Parts: sequence; C-alpha cells; structure tokens
Amino acid sequence: MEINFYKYQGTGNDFILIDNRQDVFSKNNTKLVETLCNRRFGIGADGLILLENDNSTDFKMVYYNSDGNQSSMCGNGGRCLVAFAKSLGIIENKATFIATDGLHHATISDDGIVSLQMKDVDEVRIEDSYVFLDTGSPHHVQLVEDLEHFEVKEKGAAIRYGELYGKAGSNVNFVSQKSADTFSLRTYERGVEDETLSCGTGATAVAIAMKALGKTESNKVNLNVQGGKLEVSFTPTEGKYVDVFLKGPAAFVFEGNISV
Ligand SMILES: N[C@@H](CCC[C@H](N)C(=O)O)C(=O)O
Repeated sequence: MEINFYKYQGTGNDFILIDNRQDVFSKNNTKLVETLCNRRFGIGADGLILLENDNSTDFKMVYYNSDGNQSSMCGNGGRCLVAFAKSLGIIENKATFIATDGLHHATISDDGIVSLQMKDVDEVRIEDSYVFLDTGSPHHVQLVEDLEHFEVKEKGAAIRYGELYGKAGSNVNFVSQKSADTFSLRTYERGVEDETLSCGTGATAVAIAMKALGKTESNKVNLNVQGGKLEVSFTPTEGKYVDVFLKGPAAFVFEGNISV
C-alpha cells in the first residue's frame, strides 16, 4: 500500500507528517517509524507525527521520536502539525488539538508563524547546578560557559542516562545568556539520542527556568536555537506559569509516497 508523507521543519527540528484520519498507518510498528526517520535508510527526520480525527477538537496529534517510540509532547512538532492542518484545509488561522499532554490552542499567520499554547507549568525544581521542569516533556536546564564549543551529545547523554532521571530519562538543554531577555540553547533530545537543531518544549523550559532563576525580568523571552529563533511568553502566578506560548516558523519541505 502507498501512503503519502509530508516533511516539515520548525527551526530545523524536522518531522515526517502523515494524515492518518483514514487509519492508514500501522501505529505499533516501531521498526517502520525508526526506518522512515533514519537519515540514510529512510526519509530522515527527528520524529514522525500522525494527524488523526478527534471528536472535540480539530485534530489529534500522535508523536513518535526517531527511535520509533511514541513519546511525550513535541512543541516544534505541534507547530508543524498546525501548518500541515492548514494546508489540508482542516483549519484556517486557528486550531485546537489534543496531544498526549492535553488540549492545545494555536494560531497561524499567513507567513507561517505558529503560536502554540503549551501546558501550564506547575513546578520548577531549582537545584544548585541545574533546573528541572516539565513543559509537556521533561527538561533538564543547565547554564554553561562557551556554549558554542560545548560537547552537547556527550554531556547530554551522560545526564539523560545518569542517576538523576532513571529509566525514563530527560531531554537536556545547555544554555548561555546573551542579553536581558535573550538566551542561546543547545538541546540533547531523548528518543533522538543526539543534539537536534531545535526543541520547542526545550526552548519553553529554558525561558521559564531563566525567569525562575531571576536571570531575566521579562515574561517574553527570545531563544536562539541552532536552527533559528523562537519566542516564549508566559504569565508567572504563585510559583506557576500559565498562558505559556511558543512562537516561531513552521515550514513545508517536501512530500512523497512510501510503500508499506
Ligand atoms: N523536539 C520536541 C521534543 C520531542 C520529545 C522529546 N524528544 C521527548 O521524548 O521527551 C519539541 O520540539 O518539543
């Protein structure tokens, strides 16, 4: 059987998107997802996302990491899926969708900038050398010197597989401050098991962690990621963060067919 796929990217975090409203994709085939995401034997992507029907929202998001396993929320993937839903005619400039971490609202401008509401963050754990929080996916956030030359893959893997996070592991973000409201980050992604060019839940985690640490006064933070620029805004309230929005570009790259 032939299945259409669409490749999208959001600040260089790239995804294979499949319209699965007719149940065409075999959802438990870990090996198939892993092969499709493989950059030498497949299409190549950091993850694969299915767009499915949902009774109470515009669509449902089902996310797989490139290791072939379903995982937690993907912020850049969610933004790409909104652009995909628009191209399919499912939405116009506004969307609601359901993902593993609950309900999301989003808007998309005519030039492809997607603003995606992320889950509220109820707890920010501040430790001596790092911050941990869940923005839909778990994130370790650590300020470092010389981010440009930092060994993200090696040091990220050591933390992801280390004693702090047990079997589930965590995504790991290394950060440096650029100005009062701007930070650069590089992310080691769980499930990709490598540095990616951008991570949306990671950028969200860094923005909130920097606010919680008092590194910025601003409730709107600019994030330089390896693949571009993102903006995260939020409202702090009694130790929590609500109205959290992740904003940035989401773009179609190419489409094709796969035989399964
Ligand atoms: N790239 C994503 C994060 C995807 C999930 C992550 N790899 C995990 O399994 O925790 C993003 O843009 O948020």
